[in-house]
Amino acid sequence: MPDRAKGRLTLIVGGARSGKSAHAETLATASPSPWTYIATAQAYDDEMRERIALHRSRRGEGWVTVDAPLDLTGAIEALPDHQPVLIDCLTLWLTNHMLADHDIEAECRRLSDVLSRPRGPWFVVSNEVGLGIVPDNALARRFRDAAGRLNQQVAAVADSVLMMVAGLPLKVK
Ligand SMILES: Nc1nc2c(ncn2[C@@H]2O[C@H](COP(=O)(O)OP(=O)(O)OP(=O)(O)O)[C@@H](O)[C@H]2O)c(=O)[nH]1
Repeated sequence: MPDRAKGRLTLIVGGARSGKSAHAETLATASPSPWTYIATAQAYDDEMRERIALHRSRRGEGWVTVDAPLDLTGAIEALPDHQPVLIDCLTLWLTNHMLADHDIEAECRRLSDVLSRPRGPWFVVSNEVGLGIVPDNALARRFRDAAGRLNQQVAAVADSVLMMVAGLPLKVK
């Protein structure tokens, strides 16, 4: 079966608590299990541990969780064919690479390259962080620009792009 026949990439962007993850889970579980959840978050404090625990209990059975705070490209390359996958989320992955002082351009290129060849229904969650005023510190400005560029790169190779607004999906592509 040609890759593209079953391979589809959907990008789901939105602000904090816009309902991105829940909507992406609904889309992914429309295909038969097993569903793979690739998490890029790392729990550094109790509040984050609590958030992650809530996500895990909401997902329930049928999900396989893979942690990929940095090597997201490697985790995607290792995925089996024809299975629904949710990648949550690109902005935390970008944060992890920025904090590690890695080559952001090269990492984003590698990631969008592997995402351009989906081998299943793949759903990628990312934050839209650029809607507010220009941040007054340089790191935040660099992050905002890199996140916007990464979203553009992934949107360009995605079959569909949704923007979550107050829990509702708006079709962008
Ligand atoms: N390490 C790890 N992280 C997880 C797991 N489940 C969820 N997460 C992380 O939880 C993060 C989402 O947290 P939220 O704060 O609920 O998301 P949000 O962007 O504010 O809200 P929504 O737009 O409503 O999804 C994602 O970045 C995931 O990587 C897990 O099992 N393990």
